[in-house]
Amino acid sequence: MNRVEERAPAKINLHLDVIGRRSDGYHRLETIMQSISLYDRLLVAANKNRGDRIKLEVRGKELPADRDNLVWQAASLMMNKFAAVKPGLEIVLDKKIPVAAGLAGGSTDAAAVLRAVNRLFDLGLSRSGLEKLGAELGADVPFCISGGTALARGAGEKITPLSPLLNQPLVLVKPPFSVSTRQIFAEVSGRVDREGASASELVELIEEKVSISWQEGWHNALESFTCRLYPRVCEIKEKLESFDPLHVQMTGSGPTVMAFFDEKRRAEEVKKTWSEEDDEVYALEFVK
Ligand SMILES: C[C@](O)(CO)[C@H](O)COP(=O)(O)OP(=O)(O)OC[C@H]1O[C@@H](n2ccc(N)nc2=O)[C@H](O)[C@@H]1O
Ligand SMILES: Nc1ncnc2c1ncn2[C@@H]1O[C@H](COP(=O)(O)OP(=O)(O)OP(=O)(O)O)[C@@H](O)[C@H]1O
Repeated sequence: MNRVEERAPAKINLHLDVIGRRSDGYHRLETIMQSISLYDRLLVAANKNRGDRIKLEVRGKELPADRDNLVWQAASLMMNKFAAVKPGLEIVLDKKIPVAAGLAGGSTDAAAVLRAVNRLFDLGLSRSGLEKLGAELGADVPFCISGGTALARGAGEKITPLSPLLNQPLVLVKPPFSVSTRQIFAEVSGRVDREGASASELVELIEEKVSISWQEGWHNALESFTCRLYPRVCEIKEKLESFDPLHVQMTGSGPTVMAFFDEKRRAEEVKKTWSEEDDEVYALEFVK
């Protein structure tokens, strides 16, 4: 085997509490994450002719194809840590997930590179070994190693896998601007008083039922901070509410807003009728 392909799903935050700040400035979170059916694709090949070099090609979106790309950083990390990864790496990233959207696009690509290199060179790294490496690249990377449904704590890197949830159709609306995660956490700057249930209460409930009943107080503590800087996020929330969904919420640090429905058909109707042409709209579902 000298070439492997990995699918890299986007993630959403079903719930996010900010419970404090570490001395290094990172915020301590409790967040329930879920993989969804929107994918980037990574092709990773060992290229024996390129010495220890990394060659990256990005298709689909305008992104740097050098060390500023998390894919490059993940490849470089593996080459530095493991002598077996000696030949050059040739990587193609086919980018579909909106960038800086709260969907962990870069993190899921980086996680896919770690998995691909592990397979390609038979490194035998376990899930937790890959998660530890992932934590060196970004707070969302450890979750993206195995995806599915999970509780994340610490700065996001301490992962507890949860039972897969029953599928829940959803619509994502991404307005035509990006949000910097760093900028939003700078606004937060400490603990945020909790609204609704705690992540651990919600985990208990979903482990019992394997599904979500949205009355229980699902909430993203970053939402009000992002809405203050980008009021359009709250306008999208209001507009999505008019379609009578089960629940509406922002994901990650935004600006993407999600609306959950009990039927796929309803999510597809919203996608079809959404009138703001500059927004990207997706009808999707949960994946394991
Ligand atoms: C908001 C979430 O998407 C929720 O899943 C993640 O916590 C963000 O994860 P990420 O994009 O992988 O974040 P990183 O690339 O590690 O961090 C970007 C910046 O956000 C801030 N940051 C991030 C995560 C965290 N727990 N506390 C923070 O304060 C830091 O200033 C950091 O420099
Ligand atoms: N492979 C990549 N895909 C997307 N963005 C990347 C990648 N590599 C580096 N970046 C940079 O990372 C920044 C964040 O992009 P990303 O799409 O990961 O954000 P996000 O979806 O908000 O992440 P999160 O939900 O983890 O906060 C962008 O400014 C982008 O230029």
